[in-house]
Amino acid sequence: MTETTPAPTRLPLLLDRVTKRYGQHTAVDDLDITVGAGERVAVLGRNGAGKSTLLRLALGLSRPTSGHCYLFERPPGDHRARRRVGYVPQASAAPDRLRVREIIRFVRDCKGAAEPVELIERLDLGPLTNSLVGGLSLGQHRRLTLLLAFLGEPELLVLDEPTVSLDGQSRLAVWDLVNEYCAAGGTLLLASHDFREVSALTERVLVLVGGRLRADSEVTQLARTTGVTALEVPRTTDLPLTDVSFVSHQADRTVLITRTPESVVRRLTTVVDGPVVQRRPTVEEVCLALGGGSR
Ligand SMILES: Nc1ncnc2c1ncn2[C@@H]1O[C@H](COP(=O)(O)OP(=O)(O)OP(=O)(O)O)[C@@H](O)[C@H]1O
Repeated sequence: MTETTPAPTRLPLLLDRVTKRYGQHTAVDDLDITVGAGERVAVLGRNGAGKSTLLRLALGLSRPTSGHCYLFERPPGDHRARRRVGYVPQASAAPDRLRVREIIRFVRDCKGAAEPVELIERLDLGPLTNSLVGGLSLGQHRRLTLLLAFLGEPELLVLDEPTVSLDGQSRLAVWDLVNEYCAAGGTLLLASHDFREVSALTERVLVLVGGRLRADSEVTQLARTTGVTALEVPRTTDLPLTDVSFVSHQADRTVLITRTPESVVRRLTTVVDGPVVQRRPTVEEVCLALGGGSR
């Protein structure tokens, strides 16, 4: 009998009825989530909604109170699964007393990676390789953490607010790198409050509200699956707001987000001087309607 090599396991992430409690507080509640190879998934929600907790559970950095997590079809603490992941945590713990080139060399050796000459250049870390990690600015530190996550050709990239504190140029450089990574087949799980980042990098969104999954949808299907609609009227401050989830007054118009557009339009037409325009809501507007932030 010939021995066959088992096919490499490909399902990057599976959460099966996962709940995490801290004392009386439920941080994430009964989550069922599957992330397939090559998917680009954003985790959205207000402060404290459970995004970082979800990411940490998925990576085995926190243990569920109940339910099960699988990383590449293994327990997430298994080193064979962990080595296939690049992670940018919200707060990086790189040792302050190492120099940038030393920490790069250390992580590179651990992951068996080549010298990341191009990454160093694209993340503009060349002039900093002799600097102490403890002396880096917030944005420089973030760029170093991103570089370390990309080392070793990860199959899954888990990014927790990766571009917070980056200047505009650095943010675009990171978005380019992440998009190239995804175009080459990489899988992305991104927690972010930046809706431009979400639309630049991801195709599917998970919306957490108070630790519960309120939406899990392709971006293009989000309005349909959640039943949320945006209405625009000329700027008016005194409007009937029954059945309106969120209202935003802008320079020249007022935007109302609702799940029952027909009745809201009927009420608006009696008080608004001008057309009521119905349109597809943005991802941010859907989040606002569901209670998942932001603004
Ligand atoms: N180690 C911990 N001990 C106690 N409570 C915790 C702990 N970690 C998280 N929590 C609580 O769990 C909830 C979810 O926190 P989490 O950090 O996952 O939120 P988040 O969505 O990432 O928020 P943010 O957008 O502010 O980063 C919060 O109420 C938080 O206070």
